[in-house]
Amino acid sequence: MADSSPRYLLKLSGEALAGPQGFGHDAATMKRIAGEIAECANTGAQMAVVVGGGNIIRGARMAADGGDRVAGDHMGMLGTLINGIAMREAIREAGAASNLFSGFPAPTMCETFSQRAVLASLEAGEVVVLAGGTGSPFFTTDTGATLRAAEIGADAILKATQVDGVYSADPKTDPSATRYATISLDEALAKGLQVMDTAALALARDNALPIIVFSIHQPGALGSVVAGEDVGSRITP
Ligand SMILES: Nc1ncnc2c1ncn2[C@@H]1O[C@H](COP(=O)(O)OP(=O)(O)O)[C@@H](O)[C@H]1O
Ligand SMILES: O=c1ccn([C@@H]2O[C@H](COP(=O)(O)OP(=O)(O)O)[C@@H](O)[C@H]2O)c(=O)[nH]1
Repeated sequence: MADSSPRYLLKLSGEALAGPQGFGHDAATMKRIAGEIAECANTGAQMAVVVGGGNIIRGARMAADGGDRVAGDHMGMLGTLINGIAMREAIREAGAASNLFSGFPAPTMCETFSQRAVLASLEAGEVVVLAGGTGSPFFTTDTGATLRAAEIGADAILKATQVDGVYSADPKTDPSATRYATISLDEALAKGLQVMDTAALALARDNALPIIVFSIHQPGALGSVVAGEDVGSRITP
């Protein structure tokens, strides 16, 4: 069936779910974000959501503390599955159908990712939550999000993050940084801008995937992006 609905890949960091305490899940924050995602889906957009796990554990951090990197990344990916289950439930409670897939097999909890099953779920009007990143260590969920966006033929990657766009330097550490309305993927890579990791930006460039970066803390920003309004920064192919 040909379907002309726009298809978006939303990347939600684990920290976005944590709310003010910075760890675990904040019920009010989860409810707001899930409500905004459900609203986008109920207005006709196809929504796939890749969840991070930084609110639980990051493998690189564990390795920096002397632990085994692969074991740490396995723990990190399991953290994204915890977030994925929580997000699927929150989206259902917000009034949209939702289905969860994992990049590594967890068959008693959810389906394993496959392009075919995810496209069928999107075309049936379900919000697809994608946990488990790429399923392999040494990657991030930003790279996982870009990979899944390419696999499902998303029109754009929506990166909901801590800051309201792409800046000339990290705005959290450089108050003189200026925001770009638009920047090309080539230029973002050449300037080494760290709003997404290099592997994710390179994969987006090689697959001509636009990225829209906006703040997860701004209520309504997701709906505005999906409505085509000029919110955040655009990283263009
Ligand atoms: N040039 C830049 N423009 C915007 N943000 C940047 C830039 N360089 C670094 N950052 C930082 O990147 C962070 C987003 O990257 P990431 O760690 O992937 O976030 P998330 O936890 O949302 O996945 C922002 O919170 C910001 O502090
Ligand atoms: O393909 C992937 C995606 C994630 N991870 C692990 O899962 C953690 C959580 O993901 P991420 O740091 O990307 O979460 P976010 O910053 O988006 O919350 C990472 O630190 C890695 O340890 C991994 O090993 N492979």
